[in-house]
Amino acid sequence: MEVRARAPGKIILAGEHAVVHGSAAVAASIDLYTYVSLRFPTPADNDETLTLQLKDVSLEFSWPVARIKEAFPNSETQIPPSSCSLETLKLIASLVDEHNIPEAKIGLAAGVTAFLWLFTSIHGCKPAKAVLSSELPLGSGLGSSAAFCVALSAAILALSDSVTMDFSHQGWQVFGENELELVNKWAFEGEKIIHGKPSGIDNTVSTYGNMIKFKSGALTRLKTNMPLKMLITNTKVGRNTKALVASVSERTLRHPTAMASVFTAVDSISSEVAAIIQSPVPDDLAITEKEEKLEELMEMNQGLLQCMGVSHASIETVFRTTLKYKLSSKLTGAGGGGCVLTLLPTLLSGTVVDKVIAELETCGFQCLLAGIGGNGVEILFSGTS
Ligand SMILES: Nc1ncnc2c1ncn2[C@@H]1O[C@H](COP(=O)(O)OP(=O)(O)OP(=O)(O)O)[C@@H](O)[C@H]1O
Ligand SMILES: C[C@@](O)(CCO)CC(=O)[O-]
Ligand SMILES: [Mg+2]
Repeated sequence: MEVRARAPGKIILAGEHAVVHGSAAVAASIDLYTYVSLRFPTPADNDETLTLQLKDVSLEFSWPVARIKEAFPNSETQIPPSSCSLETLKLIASLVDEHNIPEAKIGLAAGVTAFLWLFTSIHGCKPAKAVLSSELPLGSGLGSSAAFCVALSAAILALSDSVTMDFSHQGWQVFGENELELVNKWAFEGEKIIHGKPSGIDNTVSTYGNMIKFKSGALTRLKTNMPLKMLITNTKVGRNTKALVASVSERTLRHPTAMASVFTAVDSISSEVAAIIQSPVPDDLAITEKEEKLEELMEMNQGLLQCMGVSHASIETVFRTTLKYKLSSKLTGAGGGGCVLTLLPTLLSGTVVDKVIAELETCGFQCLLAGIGGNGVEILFSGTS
């Protein structure tokens, strides 16, 4: 039996980092996906290994099931989802270390560790092969780690006794509410291994899709009929979400009162963004007014992200370049490089869009226009298409 899962990446319209400290944030899924296919070998395959193939980085990790049992003999399936203890994390890390990941790609170790934790927690020590590939740039603020964890959790759960699935369904299918909740909880445990202290917004928007407001672990689904077009510029400056989240926490420890005010301001910005997006749009004039308000809020949010210390020279370059065309931008995701969002108003001419993209690309950046607010995680059983 083989299952495929796909989970979308995301953009954060307002509230990254502050959301880790209890403020509201607003996020939307984008139509770029991480795909996982998972299958158990048949007896004829005579395969006793657990394998993870990471196509984007051309690496494959494989362990004899007996080696996994030897490494953590007390492992047992964990239903409902639970956190990976420090002791187990060390045992899994020793299995990952056996693969001598090149130093330049060491960031991948956390993802491989998350895979081993998710798989063995749900299925125990069983042979299987997972193949993973993504349309998302890795470590760029578009939620690649969350899409990785959500797609893996969905595929692993779909072949488990924890969920009831319709194996005969043709094409991509969505989970029921209870199954989505389970996928999201497991994905959050995976994100914890990769990020250290995630708020849960990235795995939640990748699981449920569309547009969400997220505050202190609670999800509100946003209903909108406002057309929202964003240019996504990848500065291609590499960064690591775990380190950036930790740096904001350290700044908060040094300046608790000032940072509390910053987080409160971001909370108000996110609430206003959510309200604007949800209010009805009777005509073009109303759309233009709403877009102008969103642009101002994006600029304010970017200023506060600068206060948190997570902007970057490359992000400032995108900000200034787009401002020349009277367009507003803010970083999205953890910052420190990665991707920047620019609101493209409905009445903006295609010529201006082409010009701004051309100028950003001469700076060495990469621009993309992704669809916003599509479905969350979906699965497909083999034999259907
Ligand atoms: N397709 C993939 N193949 C292998 N590892 C992946 C893949 N996608 C994500 N990862 C894992 O996620 C890590 C990147 O996560 P990180 O949180 O730093 O960035 P991001 O999720 O893209 O950005 P943000 O958290 O700001 O949205 C990688 O180092 C790797 O461990
Ligand atoms: C920086 C952050 O706020 C968003 C990363 O996409 C981290 C998190 O919420 O887990
Ligand atoms: Mg991430």
